[in-house]
Amino acid sequence: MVDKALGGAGLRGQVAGQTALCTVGQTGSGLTYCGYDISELAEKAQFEEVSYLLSRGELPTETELRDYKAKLKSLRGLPASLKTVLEHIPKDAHPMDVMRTGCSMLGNLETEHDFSQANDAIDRMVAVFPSIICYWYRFTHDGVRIETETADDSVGAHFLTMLHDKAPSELFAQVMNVSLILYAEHEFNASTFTGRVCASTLSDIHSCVTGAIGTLRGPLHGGANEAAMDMIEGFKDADHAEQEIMAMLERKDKIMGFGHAIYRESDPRNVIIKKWSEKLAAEVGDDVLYPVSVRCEEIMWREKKLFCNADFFHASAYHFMGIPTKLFTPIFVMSRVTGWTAHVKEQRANNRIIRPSADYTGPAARSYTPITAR
Ligand SMILES: CC(=O)SCCNC(=O)CCNC(=O)[C@H](O)C(C)(C)COP(=O)(O)OP(=O)(O)OC[C@H]1O[C@@H](n2cnc3c(N)ncnc32)[C@H](O)[C@@H]1OP(=O)(O)O
Ligand SMILES: O=C([O-])CC(=O)C(=O)O
Repeated sequence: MVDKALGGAGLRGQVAGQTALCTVGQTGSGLTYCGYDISELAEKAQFEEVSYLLSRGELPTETELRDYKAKLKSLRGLPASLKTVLEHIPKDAHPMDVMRTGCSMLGNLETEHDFSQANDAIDRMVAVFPSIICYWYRFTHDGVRIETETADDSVGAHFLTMLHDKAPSELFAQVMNVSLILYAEHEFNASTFTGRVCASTLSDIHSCVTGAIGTLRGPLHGGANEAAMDMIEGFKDADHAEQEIMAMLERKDKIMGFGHAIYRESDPRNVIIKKWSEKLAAEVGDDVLYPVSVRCEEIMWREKKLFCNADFFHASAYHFMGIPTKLFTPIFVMSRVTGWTAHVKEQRANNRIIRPSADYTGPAARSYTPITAR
């Protein structure tokens, strides 16, 4: 007999290891990276400080941050053979598949042979992932081979400049910075757990990240920001959104961008990105998408006590900055690579191969039937 409770339980509530990197929902809603509260980081930090914190364990000094940012800036260039691979990926490929292939190809070209050099591989991925996605996107959609070494000082601004061929406004750069901080790390979520399982076999860091990208791609995880955008874009106004959401709930459809496996009251990242989405809506003169999003949030709470997770207001925020919907989840990758790789190092530092057991539910022992007798 299949135990449905076990099969459908998704390991929820089971402690699968230890981490010093992050706490999620310990008070029902909180989130900290290495002890720092997400609200404070999102308000005061640069993404590069958070990235440094996750890879080195402490926030950088002024000099360390300057050197770190200079290092990232020097690592943005794409090897010629990686450009060739990207140019051969079709225009209608999903950008998450491009990220997966890009990361995997990088692992062929710059293989991590020595775990003690992991930070070099990590810095390279943080620096070059925006170049990978923008190079492919602009080549296949606009027919141009972009320059990936821009003057921008931050990962977020670098991404927007390559995408739009011009430096972003201060507001857009600020929102990208906050967004990358919010998405950076989240304990044993599905993609990070994938990365840790891979790390536990003592595989290389690019394999760990490639697997994590594939896991993040799904709409129940990182892909929800794209799926939420597809949904809200179909609503003409807030009243139409209400009608449609009610019908979806009636049909027991999943509403993307709502609910969470761990948080029970709210996702602390939502209030932050929602505020920035509202600012952006005012900046670009939106009077549809933001009110639609707010109405969705109200209905879901009223009807189901389900709250927006990090992905929901990211959809409108990214849209207001002119980012194509299909690039939403790759931005998540550009950020979460910092968390994934910190977990890879943590796993390696105290490793035992991750290998749980399963309850067998198949047929009882039976003898082999010759093929002519079947
Ligand atoms: C950055 C991130 O990855 S955040 C997550 C992004 N994913 C999404 O936004 C996809 C939509 N959300 C979901 O599918 C789920 O809420 C998940 C995958 C995030 C969490 O799944 P679970 O831990 O299984 O959710 P949970 O146990 O809280 O579900 C409780 C009930 O609420 C329902 N529910 C949960 N989320 C939703 C939703 N978004 N829409 C409709 N119903 C939902 C579940 O179906 C379940 O109902 P049931 O008891 O009748 O089966
Ligand atoms: O923790 C989770 O299950 C999903 C999530 O919010 C994240 O990875 O940011």
